[in-house]
Amino acid sequence: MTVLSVNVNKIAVLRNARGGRTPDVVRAATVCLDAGAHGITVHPRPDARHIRADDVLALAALCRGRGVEFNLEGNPFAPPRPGYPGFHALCAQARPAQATLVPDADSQLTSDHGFDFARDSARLRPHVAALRQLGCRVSLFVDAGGDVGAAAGVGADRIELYTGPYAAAYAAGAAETALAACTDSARRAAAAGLGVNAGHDLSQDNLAAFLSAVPGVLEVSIGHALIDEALYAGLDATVRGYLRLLAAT
Ligand SMILES: CC(=O)[C@@H](O)[C@H](O)COP(=O)(O)O
Ligand SMILES: NCC(=O)COP(=O)(O)O
Repeated sequence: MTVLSVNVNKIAVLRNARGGRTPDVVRAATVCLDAGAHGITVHPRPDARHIRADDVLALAALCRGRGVEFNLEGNPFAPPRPGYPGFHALCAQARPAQATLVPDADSQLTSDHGFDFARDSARLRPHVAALRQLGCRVSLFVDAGGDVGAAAGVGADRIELYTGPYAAAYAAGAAETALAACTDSARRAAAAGLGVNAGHDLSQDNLAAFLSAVPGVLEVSIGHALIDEALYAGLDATVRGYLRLLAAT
């Protein structure tokens, strides 16, 4: 079965809007884990727009204590700055079970593309090796249809398929081509010995169709839509809804 890692970035967006301590990201993550979520994901951005370094450490401790996966996402090439020690330093402190590398620039509103392996492979390799040395499983954010096999060449354990284009196509009622690209990429990744994760803009609307078509997805990380749905249904009920859906696909 595909496991669910809940991304709690959006809880920190709301907290930071008032500059106080609520809503509390650790409390929200605890509710998700109590509901049965298999892990927690965060993607701290160097500009600290939501998750901060102290949140990362608190969530890492929570996940360690609960014996569940903590998945930390970030750009290994982003330089340290006040409040953000750099991705490797953060991983060295938090020791996430999984480090997901994402090639985002600060100017991006959200993640919107995977690695360009023709350009990035040589400089990715030492970062991947250093993270594996810390004991992290390493996953690389990739575009469906891209050179996913190259992720194996840089030493990664998994890829995370960027599902934003699939979600947009699904919403437009024309998901076939995007789904075929994801399916083909998942097959090529598996043939290269890589595990397959998926994420971005997945929701209770589009998840079943995705998992029915794309073989062997080990983990989905879901945040934005899940928190949206939870505003109406509650966090516990929403996580349980995803888990029912995953159990049925
Ligand atoms: C890699 C990925 O798709 C997610 O981490 C997504 O980027 C969430 O980040 P934001 O919550 O900052 O949009
Ligand atoms: N890796 C994807 C993720 O963590 C959540 O993305 P989204 O559901 O917030 O779009």
